[in-house]
Amino acid sequence: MIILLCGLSGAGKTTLAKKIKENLNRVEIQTEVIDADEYRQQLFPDLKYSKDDRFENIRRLGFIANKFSNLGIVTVISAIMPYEAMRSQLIDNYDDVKVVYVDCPLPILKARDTKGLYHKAQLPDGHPEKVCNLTGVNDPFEAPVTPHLYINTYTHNITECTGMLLTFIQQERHLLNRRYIAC
Ligand SMILES: Nc1ncnc2c1ncn2[C@@H]1O[C@H](COP(=O)(O)OS(=O)(=O)O)[C@@H](OP(=O)(O)O)[C@H]1O
Ligand SMILES: Nc1ncnc2c1ncn2[C@@H]1O[C@H](COP(=O)(O)OP(=O)(O)O)[C@@H](O)[C@H]1O
Repeated sequence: MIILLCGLSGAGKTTLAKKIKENLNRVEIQTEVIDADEYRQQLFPDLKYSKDDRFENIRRLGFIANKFSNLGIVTVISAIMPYEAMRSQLIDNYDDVKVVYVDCPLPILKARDTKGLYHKAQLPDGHPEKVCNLTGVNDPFEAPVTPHLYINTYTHNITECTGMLLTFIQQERHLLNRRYIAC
């Protein structure tokens, strides 16, 4: 199973992915988190934030995720994944792909600003530190219209959000196992 944990920077993807891995490992369900930020730094320094580079990033992450998923490992991709078409590509190319939209209102993200990116995106044009294509501010984000799961990290705390995701994954695994037994 591949879980696409998508949403704006600071929405809570990394936090929830880590919690899920801890919780599932505790009940001996093998889990791998593919954090886009980490893969970009360690493996894909060639990719920036143009639309083409973002598509290429998600294509690569999907390819890697599928290898883990085929081994029966619950695989979580934590990435902004801003375009509907890139999420659909993964759904079309691989088995058992589930979209989880990690949502949080932009004003809250600007207040959280864990990486200082929102501040940098609002600097005046021409400023040397200005971030010019930050998703949700000056670059598009196509919110999933029909995600398999919707999580709002503003209205629910970390424990509640982790619980929602955990329940969802366990239900999906149960359905998957029943499908395999029926075959
Ligand atoms: N311009 C711009 N837009 C969006 N994000 C930016 C940008 N510059 C740097 N960052 C950092 O890169 C992380 C997002 O990378 P992703 O691979 O998830 O993006 S994408 O799915 O390819 O669109 C993202 O990580 P998260 O904060 O964990 O979402 C940011 O820390
Ligand atoms: N309900 C919640 N779920 C997840 N993170 C939350 C929640 N409420 C507040 N936060 C905080 O928001 C920040 C989210 O950062 P992070 O997980 O790195 O986001 P992302 O990976 O989407 O960029 C963390 O500082 C986290 O403690």
